[in-house]
Amino acid sequence: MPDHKKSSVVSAPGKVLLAGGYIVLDRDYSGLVFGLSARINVVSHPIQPTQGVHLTEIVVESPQFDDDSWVYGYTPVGDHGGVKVTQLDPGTKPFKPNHFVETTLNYVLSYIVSLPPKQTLSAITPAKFTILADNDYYSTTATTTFTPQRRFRHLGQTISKANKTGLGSSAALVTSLTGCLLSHYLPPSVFSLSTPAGRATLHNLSQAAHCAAQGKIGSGFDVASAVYGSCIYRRFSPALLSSLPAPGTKGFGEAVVETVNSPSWDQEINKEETDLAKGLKIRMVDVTGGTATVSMVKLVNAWREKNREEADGLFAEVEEKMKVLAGALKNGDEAVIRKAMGEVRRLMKKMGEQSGAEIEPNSQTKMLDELEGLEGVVGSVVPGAGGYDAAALVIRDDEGTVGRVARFLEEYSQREGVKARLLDVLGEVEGARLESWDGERWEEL
Ligand SMILES: Nc1ncnc2c1ncn2[C@@H]1O[C@H](COP(=O)(O)OP(=O)(O)O)[C@@H](O)[C@H]1O
Ligand SMILES: C[C@@](O)(CCOP(=O)(O)OP(=O)(O)O)CC(=O)O
Repeated sequence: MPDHKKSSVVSAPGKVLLAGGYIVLDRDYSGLVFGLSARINVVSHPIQPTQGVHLTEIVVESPQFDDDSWVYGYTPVGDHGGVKVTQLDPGTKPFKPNHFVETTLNYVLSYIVSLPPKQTLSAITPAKFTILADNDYYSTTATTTFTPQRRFRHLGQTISKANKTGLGSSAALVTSLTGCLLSHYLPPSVFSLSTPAGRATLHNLSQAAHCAAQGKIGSGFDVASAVYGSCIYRRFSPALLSSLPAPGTKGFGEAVVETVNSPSWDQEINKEETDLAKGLKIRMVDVTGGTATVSMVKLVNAWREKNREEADGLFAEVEEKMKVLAGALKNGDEAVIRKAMGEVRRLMKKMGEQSGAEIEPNSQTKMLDELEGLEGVVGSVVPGAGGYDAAALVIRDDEGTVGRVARFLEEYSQREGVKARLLDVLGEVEGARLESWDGERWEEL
């Protein structure tokens, strides 16, 4: 039996960027993001030598998916290089890499062993990390309908084949795995999620690992909300991460510590001005069909380049309405929420029309307009980058409204030949947290 006294459980929420898509990529502007009640949890267990596992192994498993466990060996890298993990061939199963997991291990283990006073590799002991994602991250498939009550449903397929609902799984995963590794290997005097310094470490290290795994430096709003929950977010300067050497090369470990602990991090996380008044809920609608965020960002950037003055005017207006919306969500003024969300929609639709990116396509306009006509629906937007795949709603917190929205989406799906459904997930304000070990809760699978 694993020793639960030595286990840590860290969870991080998914995200919804209610207002501020595209503008938040530029440090001159900020965006309004909420965390979501759908969390990714990571549970650590020391591996007992009696299990016959090789002494320098770390196992990461995601038991909701077929064949998804990854075994890594770890070795020190000379010249302040930190630690490099290498995926070991499990022999019995197909060999599949998980780039997000592997990159996070390289960054976090290198950070831990390179912290001053220099820790040695003996700080890292063999352990297993289990990933448990709340059900709303993935769309249901026929194979899963028989086990609807499970908190962490088995998806009956591999991660690469699962249909994601766009709640930000990679950011929540990188953040919860980073938090769990730090909590598992470092004493509370060096890392604690409950101190502002600990949260800043979690944020900076998760951003670094997530950007490296993604192969691009986005605005980072998804990692910021995974760490801090709801906030008005102003991004960090991308230059902070531009000169890190690659994992496994000399100087990497030292550079990760220097970068993560640097006083130059300049993101702004304003939590004071974000909350959700009692009586209101943020709900997500999943619409089947995908959008490629990267190409939409390229279109908006190209348009802005050519039409700087007009674009900057529009960006400033979006930011202004975003702030009005944040204030109204906090104090519960429905009329102001409705108006501000309407303005955000109008401005984002215009941005799309001007740039050629389908930010609020006509099919979404139709669905949102009809949703806003339902009693109890206060406002709606296409969240994040927009596109065809999601909608976010602010609704009154009563059963009547939830039922009306769910019934409408069913009828609308049939009528319009799409698949739109209300997710169970709710907007929430809390970010990453240390979960208590309460026995069976983490042992369902
Ligand atoms: N539950 C999970 N278990 C293991 N890895 C996961 C899990 N969820 C996400 N990931 C990692 O994140 C990647 C998905 O990232 P990405 O395509 O950016 O999706 P998203 O838009 O949801 O962040 C997966 O390929 C996998 O590497
Ligand atoms: C365009 C953006 O400003 C917002 C994208 O928001 P989404 O919530 O659509 O993000 P993905 O889940 O990564 O597709 C890009 C950014 O801020 O990085």
